[in-house]
Amino acid sequence: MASRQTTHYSVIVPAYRENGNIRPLITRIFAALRRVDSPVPAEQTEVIIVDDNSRDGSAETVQQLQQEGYNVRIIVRTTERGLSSAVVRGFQEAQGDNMLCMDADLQHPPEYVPSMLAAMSPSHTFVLGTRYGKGVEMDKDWPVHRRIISAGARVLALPLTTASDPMSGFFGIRKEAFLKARNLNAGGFKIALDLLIKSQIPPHAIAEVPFSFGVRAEGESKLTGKVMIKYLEQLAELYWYKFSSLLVFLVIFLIVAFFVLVRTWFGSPSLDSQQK
Ligand SMILES: Nc1nc2c(ncn2[C@@H]2O[C@H](COP(=O)(O)OP(=O)(O)O[C@H]3O[C@H](CO)[C@@H](O)[C@H](O)[C@@H]3O)[C@@H](O)[C@H]2O)c(=O)[nH]1
Repeated sequence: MASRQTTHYSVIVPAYRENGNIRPLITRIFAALRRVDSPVPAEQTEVIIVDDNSRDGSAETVQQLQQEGYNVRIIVRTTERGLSSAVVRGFQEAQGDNMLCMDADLQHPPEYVPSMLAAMSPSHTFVLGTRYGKGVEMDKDWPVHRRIISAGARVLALPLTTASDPMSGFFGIRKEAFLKARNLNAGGFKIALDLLIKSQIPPHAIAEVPFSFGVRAEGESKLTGKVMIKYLEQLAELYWYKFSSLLVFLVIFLIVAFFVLVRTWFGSPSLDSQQK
Protein backbone atom coordinates (compact mmCIF):
# COMPACT_ATOMS: atom_id res chain seq x y z
CA MET A 1 0.00 0.00 0.00
CA ALA A 2 1.25 3.50 -0.81
CA SER A 3 2.59 5.46 2.14
CA ARG A 4 1.12 8.77 3.30
CA GLN A 5 4.01 10.77 1.82
CA THR A 6 3.71 9.30 -1.67
CA THR A 7 -0.02 9.71 -2.19
CA HIS A 8 -0.39 12.56 -4.67
CA TYR A 9 -3.68 11.53 -6.26
CA SER A 10 -7.04 10.76 -4.65
CA VAL A 11 -10.20 9.35 -6.21
CA ILE A 12 -13.36 9.97 -4.19
CA VAL A 13 -16.37 7.73 -4.76
CA PRO A 14 -19.68 8.57 -3.04
CA ALA A 15 -21.59 5.33 -2.70
CA TYR A 16 -24.88 4.17 -1.40
CA ARG A 17 -25.84 0.52 -1.88
CA GLU A 18 -23.22 -0.04 -4.56
CA ASN A 19 -21.68 -3.31 -3.41
CA GLY A 20 -22.19 -4.95 -6.81
CA ASN A 21 -20.23 -2.17 -8.53
CA ILE A 22 -17.32 -1.70 -6.10
CA ARG A 23 -15.10 -4.59 -7.21
CA PRO A 24 -15.31 -3.91 -10.97
CA LEU A 25 -14.83 -0.18 -10.30
CA ILE A 26 -11.68 -0.58 -8.18
CA THR A 27 -10.07 -3.26 -10.34
CA ARG A 28 -10.71 -1.24 -13.51
CA ILE A 29 -9.35 2.00 -11.95
CA PHE A 30 -6.12 0.29 -10.87
CA ALA A 31 -5.78 -1.65 -14.14
CA ALA A 32 -5.88 1.72 -15.95
CA LEU A 33 -3.34 3.22 -13.52
CA ARG A 34 -0.99 0.25 -13.92
CA ARG A 35 -0.79 0.53 -17.69
CA VAL A 36 2.68 1.50 -18.90
CA ASP A 37 1.31 4.59 -20.62
CA SER A 38 -0.57 5.84 -17.53
CA PRO A 39 0.47 9.45 -16.78
CA VAL A 40 -0.19 8.80 -13.07
CA PRO A 41 1.51 6.04 -11.05
CA ALA A 42 -0.83 3.56 -9.31
CA GLU A 43 1.45 3.59 -6.23
CA GLN A 44 0.75 7.29 -5.73
CA THR A 45 -3.02 6.95 -5.96
CA GLU A 46 -5.61 6.21 -3.31
CA VAL A 47 -9.34 5.55 -3.69
CA ILE A 48 -11.71 6.62 -0.92
CA ILE A 49 -15.27 5.31 -0.93
CA VAL A 50 -17.66 7.40 1.17
CA ASP A 51 -20.57 5.14 2.02
CA ASP A 52 -23.67 6.06 4.01
CA ASN A 53 -24.03 2.89 6.03
CA SER A 54 -25.34 0.82 3.13
CA ARG A 55 -25.09 -2.46 5.06
CA ASP A 56 -25.00 -4.37 1.76
CA GLY A 57 -21.52 -5.86 2.14
CA SER A 58 -19.68 -2.86 0.61
CA ALA A 59 -17.33 -2.60 3.64
CA GLU A 60 -16.45 -6.32 3.38
CA THR A 61 -15.75 -6.01 -0.35
CA VAL A 62 -13.39 -3.10 0.32
CA GLN A 63 -11.64 -5.14 3.03
CA GLN A 64 -11.07 -7.99 0.54
CA LEU A 65 -9.72 -5.56 -2.04
CA GLN A 66 -7.30 -4.14 0.56
CA GLN A 67 -6.06 -7.67 1.30
CA GLU A 68 -5.46 -8.09 -2.43
CA GLY A 69 -3.19 -5.01 -2.32
CA TYR A 70 -5.47 -2.29 -3.69
CA ASN A 71 -5.03 1.14 -2.08
CA VAL A 72 -8.70 1.66 -1.30
CA ARG A 73 -10.46 2.54 1.93
CA ILE A 74 -14.03 3.08 2.94
CA ILE A 75 -15.49 5.76 5.21
CA VAL A 76 -18.83 4.60 6.56
CA ARG A 77 -20.96 7.52 7.72
CA THR A 78 -23.72 6.73 10.15
CA THR A 79 -25.06 10.16 11.05
CA GLU A 80 -24.93 11.96 7.71
CA ARG A 81 -26.43 11.29 4.28
CA GLY A 82 -26.28 12.70 0.81
CA LEU A 83 -24.11 12.66 -2.30
CA SER A 84 -22.65 16.18 -2.08
CA SER A 85 -21.76 15.98 1.61
CA ALA A 86 -20.15 12.57 0.96
CA VAL A 87 -17.96 14.11 -1.76
CA VAL A 88 -16.97 17.00 0.52
CA ARG A 89 -16.04 14.51 3.27
CA GLY A 90 -13.93 12.55 0.80
CA PHE A 91 -12.10 15.70 -0.33
CA GLN A 92 -11.46 16.62 3.31
CA GLU A 93 -9.94 13.20 4.00
CA ALA A 94 -7.93 12.98 0.77
CA GLN A 95 -4.15 12.96 0.98
CA GLY A 96 -3.57 13.82 -2.67
CA ASP A 97 -3.33 17.31 -4.16
CA ASN A 98 -5.18 16.21 -7.28
CA MET A 99 -8.61 14.98 -6.21
CA LEU A 100 -11.12 13.36 -8.54
CA CYS A 101 -14.77 12.55 -7.88
CA MET A 102 -16.66 9.81 -9.73
CA ASP A 103 -19.81 7.72 -9.35
CA ALA A 104 -19.57 4.11 -8.22
CA ASP A 105 -21.94 2.77 -10.85
CA LEU A 106 -19.48 2.63 -13.78
CA GLN A 107 -21.29 5.37 -15.69
CA HIS A 108 -18.01 7.28 -15.47
CA PRO A 109 -15.44 5.19 -17.35
CA PRO A 110 -12.69 4.10 -14.92
CA GLU A 111 -10.26 4.09 -17.88
CA TYR A 112 -10.41 7.92 -17.88
CA VAL A 113 -9.16 8.18 -14.28
CA PRO A 114 -5.40 8.49 -15.07
CA SER A 115 -5.88 11.27 -17.65
CA MET A 116 -8.41 13.10 -15.48
CA LEU A 117 -6.02 13.01 -12.50
CA ALA A 118 -3.11 14.13 -14.67
CA ALA A 119 -5.10 17.02 -16.18
CA MET A 120 -5.00 18.92 -12.87
CA SER A 121 -2.09 21.27 -12.14
CA PRO A 122 -1.50 24.60 -10.37
CA SER A 123 -2.73 26.33 -13.56
CA HIS A 124 -5.61 23.92 -14.24
CA THR A 125 -7.18 23.63 -10.82
CA PHE A 126 -10.42 22.03 -12.05
CA VAL A 127 -10.99 19.15 -14.46
CA LEU A 128 -14.47 18.49 -15.77
CA GLY A 129 -15.67 15.31 -17.42
CA THR A 130 -18.14 16.70 -19.97
CA ARG A 131 -20.94 14.93 -21.78
CA TYR A 132 -21.29 17.86 -24.16
CA GLY A 133 -17.87 17.86 -25.80
CA LYS A 134 -17.16 17.35 -29.52
CA GLY A 135 -17.75 13.81 -30.76
CA VAL A 136 -19.41 12.68 -27.53
CA GLU A 137 -22.50 10.58 -27.87
CA MET A 138 -25.01 9.93 -25.11
CA ASP A 139 -25.64 6.26 -24.60
CA LYS A 140 -28.75 5.49 -26.65
CA ASP A 141 -30.20 3.72 -23.60
CA TRP A 142 -30.05 6.90 -21.50
CA PRO A 143 -33.74 7.66 -20.81
CA VAL A 144 -35.38 10.59 -22.60
CA HIS A 145 -36.66 12.13 -19.35
CA ARG A 146 -33.08 12.19 -17.98
CA ARG A 147 -31.88 13.93 -21.14
CA ILE A 148 -34.59 16.58 -20.78
CA ILE A 149 -33.87 17.13 -17.06
CA SER A 150 -30.15 17.34 -17.75
CA ALA A 151 -30.60 19.86 -20.61
CA GLY A 152 -32.99 22.02 -18.51
CA ALA A 153 -30.66 21.99 -15.49
CA ARG A 154 -27.77 22.97 -17.72
CA VAL A 155 -29.61 25.92 -19.29
CA LEU A 156 -30.52 27.27 -15.83
CA ALA A 157 -26.85 27.21 -14.82
CA LEU A 158 -25.62 29.02 -17.96
CA PRO A 159 -25.42 32.50 -16.36
CA LEU A 160 -23.33 31.08 -13.51
CA THR A 161 -20.42 29.41 -15.29
CA THR A 162 -18.76 28.93 -18.66
CA ALA A 163 -18.19 25.21 -17.96
CA SER A 164 -19.98 23.08 -20.56
CA ASP A 165 -21.33 20.47 -18.11
CA PRO A 166 -21.50 21.84 -14.56
CA MET A 167 -24.00 19.07 -13.67
CA SER A 168 -21.36 16.41 -14.17
CA GLY A 169 -20.55 14.11 -11.28
CA PHE A 170 -17.20 13.27 -12.94
CA PHE A 171 -14.83 16.10 -12.02
CA GLY A 172 -11.65 16.91 -10.14
CA ILE A 173 -10.30 19.80 -8.13
CA ARG A 174 -6.91 20.69 -6.71
CA LYS A 175 -6.69 20.69 -2.95
CA GLU A 176 -5.72 24.38 -2.72
CA ALA A 177 -8.78 25.39 -4.77
CA PHE A 178 -11.08 23.18 -2.70
CA LEU A 179 -9.80 24.79 0.51
CA LYS A 180 -10.82 28.24 -0.79
CA ALA A 181 -14.53 27.33 -0.89
CA ARG A 182 -16.71 28.54 1.98
CA ASN A 183 -20.29 27.54 2.84
CA LEU A 184 -20.54 24.67 0.38
CA ASN A 185 -24.07 23.44 -0.23
CA ALA A 186 -23.96 19.90 1.11
CA GLY A 187 -27.50 19.08 -0.03
CA GLY A 188 -28.42 17.70 -3.45
CA PHE A 189 -26.23 16.27 -6.19
CA LYS A 190 -24.56 19.29 -7.85
CA ILE A 191 -21.40 19.74 -5.86
CA ALA A 192 -19.29 20.46 -8.98
CA LEU A 193 -21.36 23.57 -9.73
CA ASP A 194 -21.03 24.73 -6.12
CA LEU A 195 -17.27 24.28 -6.18
CA LEU A 196 -16.83 25.99 -9.55
CA ILE A 197 -18.44 29.11 -8.08
CA LYS A 198 -17.40 29.07 -4.44
CA SER A 199 -13.78 28.11 -5.16
CA GLN A 200 -13.85 30.95 -7.72
CA ILE A 201 -12.40 28.83 -10.51
CA PRO A 202 -11.63 31.14 -13.47
CA PRO A 203 -12.68 29.86 -16.94
CA HIS A 204 -9.04 29.39 -18.05
CA ALA A 205 -8.35 27.09 -15.05
CA ILE A 206 -10.95 24.52 -16.17
CA ALA A 207 -9.68 21.56 -18.21
CA GLU A 208 -12.55 19.79 -19.95
CA VAL A 209 -12.36 16.11 -20.85
CA PRO A 210 -15.18 14.81 -23.08
CA PHE A 211 -16.52 11.39 -22.14
CA SER A 212 -19.51 9.24 -23.03
CA PHE A 213 -21.90 8.80 -20.14
CA GLY A 214 -22.95 5.16 -19.99
CA VAL A 215 -25.92 3.53 -18.34
CA ARG A 216 -25.77 2.12 -14.83
CA ALA A 217 -24.10 -1.28 -14.56
CA GLU A 218 -26.07 -2.36 -11.47
CA GLY A 219 -28.39 -0.98 -8.80
CA GLU A 220 -30.61 2.09 -9.01
CA SER A 221 -30.18 5.83 -9.46
CA LYS A 222 -30.88 7.90 -6.34
CA LEU A 223 -31.81 11.01 -8.34
CA THR A 224 -35.35 11.72 -7.16
CA GLY A 225 -37.80 14.62 -7.44
CA LYS A 226 -36.53 15.81 -4.05
CA VAL A 227 -33.00 16.05 -5.46
CA MET A 228 -34.33 18.19 -8.35
CA ILE A 229 -36.07 20.58 -5.94
CA LYS A 230 -32.83 20.82 -3.96
CA TYR A 231 -31.12 21.79 -7.22
CA LEU A 232 -33.52 24.73 -7.70
CA GLU A 233 -32.83 25.87 -4.11
CA GLN A 234 -29.10 25.56 -4.78
CA LEU A 235 -29.44 27.61 -8.00
CA ALA A 236 -31.26 30.40 -6.13
CA GLU A 237 -28.47 30.46 -3.53
CA LEU A 238 -25.76 30.51 -6.19
CA TYR A 239 -27.44 33.28 -8.18
CA TRP A 240 -27.56 35.33 -4.96
CA TYR A 241 -23.94 34.41 -4.11
CA LYS A 242 -22.69 35.43 -7.54
CA PHE A 243 -24.88 38.40 -8.40
CA SER A 244 -25.85 39.98 -5.06
CA SER A 245 -23.05 42.59 -5.13
CA LEU A 246 -23.98 43.42 -8.73
CA LEU A 247 -27.60 43.80 -7.62
CA VAL A 248 -26.66 46.12 -4.74
CA PHE A 249 -24.52 48.18 -7.13
CA LEU A 250 -27.42 48.34 -9.61
CA VAL A 251 -29.88 49.48 -6.95
CA ILE A 252 -27.49 52.22 -5.70
CA PHE A 253 -26.86 53.28 -9.31
CA LEU A 254 -30.62 53.49 -10.03
CA ILE A 255 -31.25 55.54 -6.87
CA VAL A 256 -28.45 57.99 -7.70
CA ALA A 257 -29.59 58.17 -11.35
CA PHE A 258 -33.15 58.85 -10.19
CA PHE A 259 -32.08 61.83 -8.04
CA VAL A 260 -29.84 63.23 -10.77
CA LEU A 261 -32.72 63.01 -13.26
CA VAL A 262 -35.19 64.60 -10.86
CA ARG A 263 -32.77 67.46 -10.23
CA THR A 264 -32.17 67.90 -13.97
CA TRP A 265 -35.88 67.84 -14.84
CA PHE A 266 -37.08 70.17 -12.10
CA GLY A 267 -33.83 72.14 -11.79
CA SER A 268 -32.51 73.78 -8.61
CA PRO A 269 -34.28 76.98 -7.53
CA SER A 270 -32.79 79.94 -9.51
CA LEU A 271 -31.03 82.87 -7.80
CA ASP A 272 -33.84 85.18 -9.00
CA SER A 273 -36.54 83.12 -7.36
CA GLN A 274 -34.48 82.93 -4.15
CA GLN A 275 -34.02 86.74 -4.06
CA LYS A 276 -37.77 87.43 -4.50
N1 LIG B 1 -22.65 8.33 0.19
C1 LIG B 1 -23.70 8.57 -0.61
N2 LIG B 1 -23.63 8.33 -1.93
C2 LIG B 1 -24.70 8.57 -2.69
C3 LIG B 1 -25.93 9.06 -2.17
N3 LIG B 1 -26.81 9.21 -3.20
C4 LIG B 1 -26.16 8.81 -4.31
N4 LIG B 1 -24.90 8.41 -4.01
C5 LIG B 1 -23.88 7.89 -4.90
O1 LIG B 1 -23.56 8.90 -5.83
C6 LIG B 1 -23.32 8.35 -7.13
C7 LIG B 1 -24.32 8.94 -8.13
O2 LIG B 1 -25.64 8.59 -7.70
P1 LIG B 1 -26.74 8.09 -8.73
O3 LIG B 1 -27.98 7.87 -8.00
O4 LIG B 1 -26.18 6.98 -9.56
O5 LIG B 1 -26.88 9.38 -9.60
P2 LIG B 1 -27.31 9.53 -11.11
O6 LIG B 1 -28.78 9.56 -11.17
O7 LIG B 1 -26.65 8.57 -12.02
O8 LIG B 1 -26.72 10.97 -11.37
C8 LIG B 1 -25.37 11.12 -11.77
O9 LIG B 1 -25.38 11.78 -12.99
C9 LIG B 1 -25.87 13.12 -12.94
C10 LIG B 1 -25.83 13.68 -14.32
O10 LIG B 1 -26.92 13.24 -15.01
C11 LIG B 1 -25.01 13.93 -12.03
O11 LIG B 1 -25.50 15.25 -11.97
C12 LIG B 1 -25.01 13.33 -10.65
O12 LIG B 1 -24.11 14.06 -9.80
C13 LIG B 1 -24.57 11.89 -10.74
O13 LIG B 1 -23.21 11.88 -11.12
C14 LIG B 1 -23.46 6.83 -6.96
O14 LIG B 1 -22.18 6.29 -6.74
C15 LIG B 1 -24.34 6.70 -5.72
O15 LIG B 1 -24.16 5.49 -5.03
C16 LIG B 1 -25.99 9.30 -0.77
O16 LIG B 1 -27.00 9.72 -0.22
N5 LIG B 1 -24.86 9.03 -0.03
